Amino acid sequence: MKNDISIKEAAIDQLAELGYFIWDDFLPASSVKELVAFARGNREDGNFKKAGIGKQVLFQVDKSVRGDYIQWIDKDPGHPTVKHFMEEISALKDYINQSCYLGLKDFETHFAIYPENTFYKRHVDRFQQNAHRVLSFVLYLNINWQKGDGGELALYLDNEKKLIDPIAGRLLLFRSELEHEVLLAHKSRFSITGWMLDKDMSLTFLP
Ligand SMILES: O=C(O)CCC(=O)C(=O)O
Ligand SMILES: [Fe+2]
Repeated sequence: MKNDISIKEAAIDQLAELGYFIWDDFLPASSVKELVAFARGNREDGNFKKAGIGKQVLFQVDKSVRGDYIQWIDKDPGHPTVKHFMEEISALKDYINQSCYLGLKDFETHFAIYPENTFYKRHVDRFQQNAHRVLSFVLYLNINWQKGDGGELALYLDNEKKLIDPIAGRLLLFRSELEHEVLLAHKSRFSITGWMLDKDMSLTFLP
């Protein structure tokens, strides 16, 4: 990973100005391969669950809204590449915090697999039941992604619908109140999605 301060500075500027930032080659191809193999293995072992909407008592599964399967990642993952990714995200969170005073305290993250012919309808990540999500991030894990494979992320900006290709190694950061949508994936689509929070994870059930 290019752990370059100038990239982090660009991220801060763009997040403030445009609300999103694309960081290509956040992880090298070799790490992406390991993460995909790990996710595939866990999927085969039945460790992924159908994703829902809402939290706790308000949780519901609705395939007409989102079709992905997820596996939450532990704070201390055993897998070295997953651990490395978590450390890099944590360092990025601290860097953003120092420069932007967003009050980021913690993050939560999960693997996601969108099987062929699934999507996630237009939504925001920060809402009443999820009020502590400040920045959303997605690391894309689609090796050899081609136009036509689908699964682009559409970000609804003020004057533009920006399409982002979910290519391997790319990290997308965006403000969690921005509307976005995962377009229909024509091939299975892999990613790690997460949120930087303004509250300690163990306390997010509190208002
Ligand atoms: O995978 C993506 O591009 C975005 C996923 C997403 O919007 C979510 O999980 O809330
Ligand atoms: Fe989202």
